[in-house]
Amino acid sequence: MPLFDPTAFRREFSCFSSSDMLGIYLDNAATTQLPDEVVQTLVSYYQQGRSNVHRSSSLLANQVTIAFEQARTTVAAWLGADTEQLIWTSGSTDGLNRIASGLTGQFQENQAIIVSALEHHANLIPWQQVCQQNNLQLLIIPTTEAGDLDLTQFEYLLNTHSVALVACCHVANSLGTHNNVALISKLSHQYGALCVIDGAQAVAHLDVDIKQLDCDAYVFSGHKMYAPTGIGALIGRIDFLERLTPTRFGGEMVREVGYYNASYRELPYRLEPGTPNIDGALALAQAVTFIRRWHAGRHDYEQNLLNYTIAQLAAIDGVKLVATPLQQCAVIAFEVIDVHPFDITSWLNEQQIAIRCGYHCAMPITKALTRYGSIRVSLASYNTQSDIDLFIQTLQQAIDINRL
Ligand SMILES: Cc1ncc(COP(=O)(O)O)c(C=O)c1O
Repeated sequence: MPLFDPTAFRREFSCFSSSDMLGIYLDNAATTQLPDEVVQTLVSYYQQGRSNVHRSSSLLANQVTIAFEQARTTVAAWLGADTEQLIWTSGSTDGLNRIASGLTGQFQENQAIIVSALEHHANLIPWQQVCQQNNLQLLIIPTTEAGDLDLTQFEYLLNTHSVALVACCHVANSLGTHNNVALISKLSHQYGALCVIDGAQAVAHLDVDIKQLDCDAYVFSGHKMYAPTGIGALIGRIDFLERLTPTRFGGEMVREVGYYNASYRELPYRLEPGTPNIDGALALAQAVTFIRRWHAGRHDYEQNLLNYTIAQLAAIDGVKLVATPLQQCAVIAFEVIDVHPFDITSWLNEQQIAIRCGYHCAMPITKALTRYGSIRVSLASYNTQSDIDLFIQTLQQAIDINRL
C-alpha cells in the first residue's frame, strides 16, 4: 500500500498557498478547508447553469436532478448505506433535531433516554427537550478518568431503566475519545432501545460502515469533512426513517414532471420538504470522491501525527493532557498549569496558529475535567509534522511569556 503523502494531499488545497490568513490550521474539528475540486464543483454548478430538482422536464433540470440523486448514492454508498436511506440535512445539529422532533410522541412516560457525558450540545439539548416535553428521564453515561465512556455503567443504566433511545457520539469533539459505537448500538438493541450516532467528528477520519455499526441513525456535517457548510446527512434504517414524523412540510419533492419518479410520500423525499441544498449535495459527493481517492494510508498517517502531537505536548513542562482515552481520534485537549487557556491561545492566534480554547460546546465534561476550559488541537490530513513542530515551539513561547 503506498504511503499517504501529506504534501501532495495539501497541494490539493490552494487556500494554503493563496491565503495570508490561514497560517497553521489546527481547528479542524470546528471546520475543515476545501480542496480545489470541491470548490470547482460549486463553481461549475453556478457557471454552467443551475436548476431546481425533480420539478421540471428541461434538459438542464433533468441533468441536475440526475447529478443530485447520484450525489445521494455516492455519499450513502461511502458509508455502506442504500441510496434511499440518506436524507439531506444542513448538518449534524439539523439531523439530530429532526430525529428528536420526529420521534416526539412515540415514547411512554416512564421511559428514559440515554446520552453520554461526552456529547456536543447538539446531541444533548434536543434530547433534554424531548424528555421535558414527554416526561421522560434523561440518563448520562459517565466517563472514566481517562475520558472513555464507562460501558459498565451504561449496561447498568440499560438494565435498571426502560430505555427508549440511546444517543451517542462516535468521536467526542471535546476530548477526541473514539467510542465503540458498534458495541453501544448492540447493547442498546439488546435492551430494546433505539440507537442514534452523532458522526460529526468521525467521518473525516474513520472508515464508517453503517451496516457494521448497526445503529438506527447516523448523522454528520459536510463542513467537517472537506465539504461546504450548510450540507450534511442523516442516514437511517428504513424502518427507523419511516417512524419519523417530518418536522417541516410543504414543497416536498412531488414529481409532477421530470426524470425521477419521486413522490413526497416515499423516502427519502417525505423527509426533505422544500428545495434542497443542491450545490451542497453535489459538493459533498465530490468531497467523498476526494476522500476515497486518498484512502490508502491516510488513517495511519493521521494516527501517527496524533500520537506525535500527544508525545510532543506531554513532554512540555506544565502541559497537562485533559484526557488519555484508549482510542483517540484527531482531537487533543490540554491545559497549561497556572495559565489561563485564553492567554495561551491568544498568543498562538497572534502567531497565525489557529487553535481554540473554551468549552467546545461540551460544557459539562469540559467543566468537570478542567479549571477554565481546555485548549483544543484538532487535526486534518493536510496537517504535517512541521505544522506540529511550529505549534509546539510557539506554545513553548506562550508558556514562557505567561510565566514571566
Ligand atoms: C460531535 C459534534 N456533534 C455535532 C456538532 C454540530 O455540528 P454542526 O454545527 O455542523 O451542525 C458538532 C460541531 O462541532 C460536533 O463536534
